[in-house]
Amino acid sequence: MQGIRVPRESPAGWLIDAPAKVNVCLDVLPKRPDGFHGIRTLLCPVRLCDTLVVRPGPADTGTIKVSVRALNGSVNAAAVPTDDNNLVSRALRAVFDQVGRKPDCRVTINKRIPAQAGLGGGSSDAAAAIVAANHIWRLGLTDSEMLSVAAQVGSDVPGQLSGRANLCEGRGELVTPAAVPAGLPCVIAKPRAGLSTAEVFRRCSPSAEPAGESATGRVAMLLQALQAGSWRKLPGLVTNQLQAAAMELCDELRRLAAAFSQLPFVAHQMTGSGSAYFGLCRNHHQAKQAAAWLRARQAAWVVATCTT
Ligand SMILES: C[C@](O)(CO)[C@H](O)COP(=O)(O)OP(=O)(O)OC[C@H]1O[C@@H](n2ccc(N)nc2=O)[C@H](O)[C@@H]1O
Ligand SMILES: Nc1ncnc2c1ncn2[C@@H]1O[C@H](COP(=O)(O)OP(=O)(O)OP(=O)(O)O)[C@@H](O)[C@H]1O
Repeated sequence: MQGIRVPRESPAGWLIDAPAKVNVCLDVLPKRPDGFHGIRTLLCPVRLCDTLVVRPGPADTGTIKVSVRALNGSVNAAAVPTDDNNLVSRALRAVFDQVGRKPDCRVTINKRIPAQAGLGGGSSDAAAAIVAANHIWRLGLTDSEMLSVAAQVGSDVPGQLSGRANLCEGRGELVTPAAVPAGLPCVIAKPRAGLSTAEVFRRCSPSAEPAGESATGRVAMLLQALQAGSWRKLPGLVTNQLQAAAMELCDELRRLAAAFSQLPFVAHQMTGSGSAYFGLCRNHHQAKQAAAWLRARQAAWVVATCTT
């Protein structure tokens, strides 16, 4: 898989970064017979990341122990499960099941990405765990086998496997690499309140399937505008069809969007199912200034970062 990253060895164990993502565009299509909505989204990793430390045990006992450390004030470590509900545990079980082996490991998740934010933190941890396990235990899974394990764990996991930008379709599992330039500065802010992905999808009114060609054309235009730095074209192309539903559920998000509107972002919107909101900037100086302005006025967690 192009761009797949490998874990690095350290005295503490194997280290692998799990980047947060922003959805630079997100179309929601009607609900499918399996209960999931079709989506079409440009999923783009940013520098903000969790870091997993994976320590293999001596035997194949079937043990997975997960612990979580909060590395900033946006993360409530106590709210992240450490049992089999952690997406890292689920991913490791799925990956070892796939090859008929039993795991034996401890994983510490050093967390910088807030949960219930639409930043894909849990899914990215899961994606990183799949990549790390395949490398550390030499499981020999192919890219497409890893993608299929990822799809069993969650809709956002396949798109985060490569650590690169991807166009994700279907329920999220149909992944095509997308050439979003690295280093695009952005500011991400998260209100104190988080949002449940299932609840936001429930409230959303999906568009009837937009004509395939025009929808694909819009993603192509968005990519072209990002690559060429045609900032004026971006506002009509950077869209999120979950945003209206999320705003109905979260007053703080509406206030945050209003604050972003007062700043010279080239485009801004909610990421994923929220509640985090992001703005793209022309340069890092502008991103730092905007982040400082937002921090001073909003009861929100704010970070200046960039695409990777
Ligand atoms: C909004 C996005 O973040 C965009 O990247 C993703 O679509 C969400 O992906 P995710 O958090 O991995 O979502 P999952 O854990 O698979 O699903 C949580 C819940 O969201 C709803 N859901 C999710 C994905 C999807 N394509 N359609 C849905 O309707 C379903 O009710 C599902 O039970
Ligand atoms: N490794 C993990 N990190 C964070 N949350 C996890 C993890 N494993 C399970 N969870 C649970 O999943 C919930 C959603 O977490 P996540 O960080 O994926 O939020 P999200 O921003 O809504 O993600 P997405 O963009 O995929 O919708 C959390 O509230 C938590 O209970």
